[in-house]
This record gives sequence, structure tokens and C-alpha cells, in this order.
Amino acid sequence: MIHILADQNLYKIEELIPPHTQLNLYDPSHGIPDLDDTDALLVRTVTHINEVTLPSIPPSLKFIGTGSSGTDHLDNEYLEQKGITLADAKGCNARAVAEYVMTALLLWKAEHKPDFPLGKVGVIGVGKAGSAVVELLKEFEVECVEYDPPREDRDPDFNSASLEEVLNCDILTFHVPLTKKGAHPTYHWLNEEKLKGRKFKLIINAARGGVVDELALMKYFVEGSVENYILDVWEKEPDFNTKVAKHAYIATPHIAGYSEQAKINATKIVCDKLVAHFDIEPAISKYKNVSKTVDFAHIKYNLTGILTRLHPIKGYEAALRDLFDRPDKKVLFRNLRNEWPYRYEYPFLKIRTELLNEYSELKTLGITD
Ligand SMILES: NC(=O)c1ccc[n+]([C@@H]2O[C@H](COP(=O)([O-])OP(=O)(O)OC[C@H]3O[C@@H](n4cnc5c(N)ncnc54)[C@H](O)[C@@H]3O)[C@@H](O)[C@H]2O)c1
Ligand SMILES: O=C(O)[C@H](O)[C@H](O)COP(=O)(O)O
Repeated sequence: MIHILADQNLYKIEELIPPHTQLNLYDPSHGIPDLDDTDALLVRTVTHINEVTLPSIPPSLKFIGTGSSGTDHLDNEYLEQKGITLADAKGCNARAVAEYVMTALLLWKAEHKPDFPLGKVGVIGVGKAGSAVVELLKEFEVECVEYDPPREDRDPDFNSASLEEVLNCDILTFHVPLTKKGAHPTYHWLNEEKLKGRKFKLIINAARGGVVDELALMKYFVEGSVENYILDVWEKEPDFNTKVAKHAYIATPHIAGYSEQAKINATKIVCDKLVAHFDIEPAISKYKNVSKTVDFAHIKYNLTGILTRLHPIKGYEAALRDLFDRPDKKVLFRNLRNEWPYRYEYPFLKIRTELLNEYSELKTLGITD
């Protein structure tokens, strides 16, 4: 029988785990658990596995799956050299990220530029998440500049914009992995050198902390050449720089990819890869992706009010602000990520017809009546 150890916060893991396997759960806040006799380890981004955190790999361990798109918490060179198969859940949360970005843009526009078009948006990294962002932006008729030189190298149908073109955009949104090696490293991609002498209305980082140099970003915000910034991810998670967060238009605790649908996708994708790797019987899930109706009865809302009710971005923002001066903010940041119920993505939400007719943006987001 295959012995599986999984992060206790991998959503619905007990339901989706293949039958006839033995599943144990671990609490990731206590570090890497004892892996003796474990065949497969299922983690989230909070479990960092490398030569330092796991110097000795038990011979039984053959598979590590992560319920995330990002894999920078796993040292793939080290693990592959030790004969371990790595599996990610790329794409599981692309729609959730796109909705986070679009919601943030709509809220920001309503507050800062209600009478102007959004401007040109540069999407840096046009993989699963970046492509979903581009798709949603296009539905809103926003002009996009797609920047992804590595994709141009591997995909004959894709032409990347030039660096100059993307840096000339009004808004930048990041959807690249965090990498320090290779031909296109992303660590501190947006730095002093690229920010100097340019003007941006808004910068969004919902990729990984470290892709944007936070201190350089804050400096150019204070000087006025960056009008606003939105950060979902932080250089030293679960810690975060309070000063950088205080200046942000929106600051959230790494939840851009969190939704009911994304979290189910994540667990399903890793379980499917586990099944394929060990050639075992899959689980038969009873889970059904149903829609939810949100009642706005008798209350008069504007677009900002409706979006705030349907997407917890502002709620997370307020909760993160409450942590600014707390000495235990690292633990609370982690709790905030684990304890809130997952939101439903817009195509799984239904609201009153009058509201949909009054605010066309809601239909464009995929909400129905
Ligand atoms: N905040 C969140 O909740 C959240 C959710 C999902 C993903 N992420 C992060 O976003 C990243 C992207 O997610 P994805 O699912 O789209 O992954 P993906 O692998 O599908 O796409 C990443 C894209 O970035 C491109 N890229 C790599 N280096 C680049 C560079 N130097 N310049 C321009 N483009 C570059 C790649 O070619 C690829 O097309 C993940 O690695 C993860 O770290 C964060
Ligand atoms: O890389 C990803 O997919 C995202 O950052 C994802 O939201 C991470 O979720 P976690 O594993 O931290 O719960």
C-alpha cells in the first residue's frame, strides 16, 4: 500500500485521495515532518524542500506533488538528482488570479480614474495565469501588451512584445515564476534600473515576492513616478515589510489564486499525477462544482460595493492592515491564508438580473442571474 503524507490544508484531500492508499496529514507550520516510510509527499508553497531543509531523503520517497502553480519552494535540481518525481498543479488557479487582477483594476479605476480608460496594461509572463489575465482584459476591451520572451522561444505561435514596449505601459501586472538562474531570471525583474525615469499608474505583483524589488517600488511610489501599487506576494513570506504594505493601494496575504474552484483543481491535479505515477486506481469524487446565489436584497450597492461583497480582496486587505503592528504578524499572516472560506469564482456566482443589467462589468466578469 502507498503511504502518502499531505499538508493538512490541501483542500478536500481526504475526499480526493486515491482509494487503498494510506493518508496521513501534517501541519506545515511545524516544518518538514518525519518522512520515514513515506512514498509520496503532497505539499503547498509553505513547505520549502531543498538540501538544507531536507538533507537526507528517505529511500521510500519517490514522489512530491505541490498543490500550486509555483514551484520555487522545491529545489527541483536537488530532488530530481535524488530520483524524486515532482508534480505541480499548473493552471489550477489561473482564472482565480485573473479575477483578482481584474477586480483590483476595477476597484482602483472606480476610486482613482472613474472617467478615464484604464490605459495600456503590460502582462509580464503569459503562461496559464498571464493568459487568463489577457483574456479577461480583452473582454473588458483593455489594450494589452504581452511580454514573455521564454514563451516566444518555445511557442512558434507566440510573439512577445519588446522590453521597451512593455515598460512603456501605464500598468504592469506580473505572472512569472520566481527564478534566479537560467536565460530569463525573474528575481528583482522590476528594479531600480527599470523603474528609473519611467512613469507607471499602477503595478501589480500577484506572482511571487521577489519578482518585484519591493524597496525600489516603494521608493518610486514615494517619489511619485509610480502612482499606486498592489501586492499579493511578499519577499519574506510569511513575514512582510509593513512599510511597503502601508503604501500599497491594496495589500493581501498571498490569496490571489485562492478560490473554491482553484483549490479543488489543485488537489485534483496533484492526485491525478499521483495516480499516474504509481499506476493506481483514482478516487471517485462526489464533488460537484455548483453555483451560488448571492442575495443583495433591498440594499442599494454601487459597483465597488458589489465587487467587495463578491470578492474578499478588500476584506483580506483590511485583515492584513490589522496585522501591521503585531509582533506575531508572521503567524497571523499564515492563519489568514488558512482560515478564511474560499470565494467562488465569478462564473459560479448568480445575482439579481437588475444588478447585472445596471453594471455591465458584472456580466463581463462572467456572473449570471
Ligand atoms: N499569488 C498567487 O496566488 C499565485 C497564483 C498562481 C500563480 N502564482 C505565481 O505566478 C507564477 C505564474 O503562474 P502560471 O500558472 O501562469 O505559470 P506558467 O508556468 O503557466 O506561466 C509562467 C510564464 O512566465 C514566463 N516567464 C518566465 N520567465 C520570464 C521572464 N523572465 N520574463 C517574462 N516571462 C517569463 C514563462 O515563459 C511562462 O509562460 C507561478 O510560478 C507562481 O509563482 C501566484
Ligand atoms: O503558486 C501558486 O499556485 C499560488 O501561489 C497558490 O495560491 C499557492 O497556494 P498555497 O500552496 O500557498 O496554498
